[in-house]
Amino acid sequence: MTPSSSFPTMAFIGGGNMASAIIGGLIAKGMPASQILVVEPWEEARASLRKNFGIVALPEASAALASAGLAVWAVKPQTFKDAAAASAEFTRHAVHLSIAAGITSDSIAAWLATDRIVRAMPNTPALVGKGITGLFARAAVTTNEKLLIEQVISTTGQFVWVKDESNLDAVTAISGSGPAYVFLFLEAMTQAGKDMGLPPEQAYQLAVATFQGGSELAARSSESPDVLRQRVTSKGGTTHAAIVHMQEHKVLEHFIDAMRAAEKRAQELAVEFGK
Ligand SMILES: NC(=O)c1ccc[n+]([C@@H]2O[C@H](COP(=O)([O-])OP(=O)(O)OC[C@H]3O[C@@H](n4cnc5c(N)ncnc54)[C@H](O)[C@@H]3O)[C@@H](O)[C@H]2O)c1
Ligand code: PRO
Repeated sequence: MTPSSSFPTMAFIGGGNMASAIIGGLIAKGMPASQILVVEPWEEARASLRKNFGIVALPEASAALASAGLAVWAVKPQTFKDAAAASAEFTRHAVHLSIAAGITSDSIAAWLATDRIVRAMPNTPALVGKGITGLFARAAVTTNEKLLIEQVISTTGQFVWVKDESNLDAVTAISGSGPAYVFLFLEAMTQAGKDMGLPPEQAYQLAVATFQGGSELAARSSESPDVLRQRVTSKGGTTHAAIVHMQEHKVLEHFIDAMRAAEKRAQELAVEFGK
């Protein structure tokens, strides 16, 4: 479904990277700019929101927010509580969508004095319509409100609903932070190609196309990544040499540990900034 004039006005609290990705998706799918308001204290960010999307960007919360049926909380976990204190009185009638990592819906419910809260964990490929978002709704959120949020999020890519709110920390560790892991691997593959004598731009092109192609193949295949991997791995060949090296150095185990560290950090953010 395409967002249209039947959509409620949306208020974004925080107009940084992720808010811009979601707003960009909404505008690209036909949401009228006049139905989007943003509260963004940073002048430069407000100027780019106005320039890129033609939306109204306010330096601070005001009664203008009262027209919003959906409030999207796109501030850092560290600033959520202060932002909530400034905006809560104006967003009382809205359903709330938080994209902040870690901060639990119990904290948000206490700060905003409402239970109509959905938490989302998107990722930056949302910028090109290839994002994936984990969603969790509190019991007070109606089916229609969930559908509205699905329509908003689907302008940025795929979504999945998780059963338990704590699952969002795993979503954060895997797909929320995940693009950074992909970019890190792209850097490593580009560096390796350079070290082996390839021009850097060619090494980068090879690395990016390999991630795109490998992901597309996995997405379209009915076979497991394990089987797909074995098809690349000739007996006594080059891939085997690389995989054995990774196994000997426990690369996979360390990579899994890294995602556990991200999950743990999400849990810590909830405690540090959720009070
Ligand atoms: N960037 C990602 O990959 C990503 C992915 C998923 C979720 N998130 C979550 O999204 C949230 C925003 O992340 P981001 O990367 O867009 O950060 P960002 O720094 O780009 O954006 C946050 C914006 O909030 C503004 N802000 C600060 N105080 C404010 C206040 N009191 N009221 C309104 N706005 C205020 C800042 O000026 C800034 O522009 C975070 O909670 C993060 O956990 C980020
Ligand atoms: N970026 C945010 C962070 O690093 C949340 C997931 C991606 O905390």
